[in-house]
Amino acid sequence: MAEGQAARRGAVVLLQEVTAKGRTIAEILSDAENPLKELSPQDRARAQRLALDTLRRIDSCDEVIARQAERRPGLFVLNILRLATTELSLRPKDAHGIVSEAVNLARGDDRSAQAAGFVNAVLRKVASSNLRFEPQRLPSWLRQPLVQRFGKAAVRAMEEAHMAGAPIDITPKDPARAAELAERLEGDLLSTGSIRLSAGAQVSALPGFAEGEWWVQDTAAALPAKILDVQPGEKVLDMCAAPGGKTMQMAAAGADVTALDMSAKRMERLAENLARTGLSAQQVVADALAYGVPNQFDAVLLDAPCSATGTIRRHPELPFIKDPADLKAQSRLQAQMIDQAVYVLKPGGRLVFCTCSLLPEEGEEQMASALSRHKNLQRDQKAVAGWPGAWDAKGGGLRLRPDHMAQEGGMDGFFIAAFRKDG
Ligand SMILES: C[S@@+](CC[C@H](N)C(=O)[O-])C[C@H]1O[C@@H](n2cnc3c(N)ncnc32)[C@H](O)[C@@H]1O
Repeated sequence: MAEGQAARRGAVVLLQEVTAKGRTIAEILSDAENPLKELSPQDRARAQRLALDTLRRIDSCDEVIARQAERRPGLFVLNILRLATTELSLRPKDAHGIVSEAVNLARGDDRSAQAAGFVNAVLRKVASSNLRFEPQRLPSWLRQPLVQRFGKAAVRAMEEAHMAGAPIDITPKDPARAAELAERLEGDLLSTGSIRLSAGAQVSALPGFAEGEWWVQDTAAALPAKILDVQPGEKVLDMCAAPGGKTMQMAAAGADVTALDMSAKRMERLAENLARTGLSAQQVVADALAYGVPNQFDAVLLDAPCSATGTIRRHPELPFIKDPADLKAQSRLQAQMIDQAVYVLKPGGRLVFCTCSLLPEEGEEQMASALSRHKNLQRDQKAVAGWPGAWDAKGGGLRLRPDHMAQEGGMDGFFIAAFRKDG
């Protein structure tokens, strides 16, 4: 098989699973039947990168293909064309090789063998078209509320950030050694305290990974635990904990952490992460809505399940596989979780609520409605002070967006609110 062909085949299989079945890449790869499991680590990484690059441009690819094709191809053939069109847009100088590898790919599968000539003809025309793609527009169910809240220019900037993808950030187990670790890993120490690695790093092979000196965590995702600022010995509940990024931050700070999550499978990953980093926490698999007794915890971190629309840079398939009809139920669950968090907090205790969502109904609106439901709950603006003013959310809390820190490579979208229960 020609160099790169295994990775291309893997990329088309991923695209097929996403577009035919509406599954996320993460779900596909965590399957026992992971379709990339036979590939070398390099080819696996390359297949994923190609699939993600294609998903970030899928609308533009479809437009170009529709202009050049006389008929609409079946989905598998279309995915071969989408992949090759993406590659042509990124590496136009390699057009000859890209077209011939796409034709070979088509020949090698029963679903596309008969269309090999068609693939060749379409891609030759695509290769000579203008392939400078604009950032992909979000679907209207997501774009509309974001434009309403943040304005058109901001949404455009977010779409640009989605197109650019995301770097790898890591959180050091010992924040005091961040500068030294950044140097060792040849990364950049960000003003937030995270270390940003150069693109293409193979994480598990880097110094300090096996020894558990750090873990991968987007810089925005590392902020909620910093804001909760747990102290040694404090009794803390991480209410939706798996796979454990925030549990590890709080355990590393010396708190007595209870890590709770409803998913036993995800809790296995949390246990592995704790074992690798040599940190400890009580691990509970349970429904957060039915866990705990009143006045039990000094602090609660609630990283609630959400639309994950703040992570589109890493998961470009989300906008078109998410069902907006699920949003209402999810936002109701978030409110119930906040109520339960307030219930288990001691008087005077602190709560940080966050979601990796861009949608106000999973962020700003949750904060306002929590304050109106709980008269014994106050905003804790001091806790969220000290970050760039552009991150302040209207009405309190922090609104982090993918177009923030653009010069340094962006950040995931998050909403973070800090509260204190009356003493
Ligand atoms: C955003 S993720 C948490 C990420 C985690 N805090 C971290 O930093 O690694 C949300 C989690 O909520 C969990 N979850 C969803 N519904 C739940 C419930 N009713 N009770 C407990 N956990 C729940 C999911 O299994 C998922 O692991």
